Amino acid sequence: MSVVFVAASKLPTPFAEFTMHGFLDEETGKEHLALTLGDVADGQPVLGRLHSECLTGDALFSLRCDCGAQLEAALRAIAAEGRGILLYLRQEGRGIGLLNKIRAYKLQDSGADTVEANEQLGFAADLRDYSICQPMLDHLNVHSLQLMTNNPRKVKAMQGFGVEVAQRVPLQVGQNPYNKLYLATKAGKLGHLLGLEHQAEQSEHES
Ligand SMILES: Nc1nc2c(ncn2[C@@H]2O[C@H](COP(=O)(O)OP(=O)(O)OP(=O)(O)O)[C@@H](O)[C@H]2O)c(=O)[nH]1
Ligand SMILES: [Zn+2]
Repeated sequence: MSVVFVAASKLPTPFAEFTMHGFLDEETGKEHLALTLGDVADGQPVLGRLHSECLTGDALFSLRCDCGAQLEAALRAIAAEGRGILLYLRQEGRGIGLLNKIRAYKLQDSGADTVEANEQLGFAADLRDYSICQPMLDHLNVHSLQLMTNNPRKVKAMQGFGVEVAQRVPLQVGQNPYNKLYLATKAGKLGHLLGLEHQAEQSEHES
């Protein structure tokens, strides 16, 4: 695996003072981050989040998705626990990149759902590869997670390379009128555990 540790520093935030660990994927040139709080290398399950980059949601307050709210909720939860880890993975747009995500949003503006838009552009619905997490977690000696996610693929991916998921912790925040169809599509077509499976069909009929 080509992901190597580069440097670590303090990262004070409104929620806690995290340690920020920087990694480089030498194959792709992508720079990934881990934020940790407390002793995560003590062998006990660690409250954790694998957060895929969403510039629009994480930094620009977009209401098209739930990413910004999930990022903040995860950091707050780790701060409340006094211990935890957040991997910030540079897999923008479920792996298609920012500019293609804008192309996909344009198609969604004309009625496609998030999966159809990816497919119309010639991409699979979700191109993310979570194997980059393994060297990061290994470096930090984290082998068991209480994983904050609604995405069963993340749980499976961790188990696939030997990271125990001691618990899945639902992270259902940031729902709003603009992301209703997006979240319903994630539940209906991508298998996210949001309790919205039936709303996908309803929203499709409404629109
Ligand atoms: N291609 C595409 N990507 C999107 C769209 N909306 C959001 N994204 C991306 O979807 C990803 C969401 O990442 P996460 O929140 O980590 O993962 P998740 O699969 O939603 O699972 P959770 O752990 O339950 O949040 C980010 O990379 C966003 O940039 C969209 O309409 N099209
Ligand atoms: Zn987002």
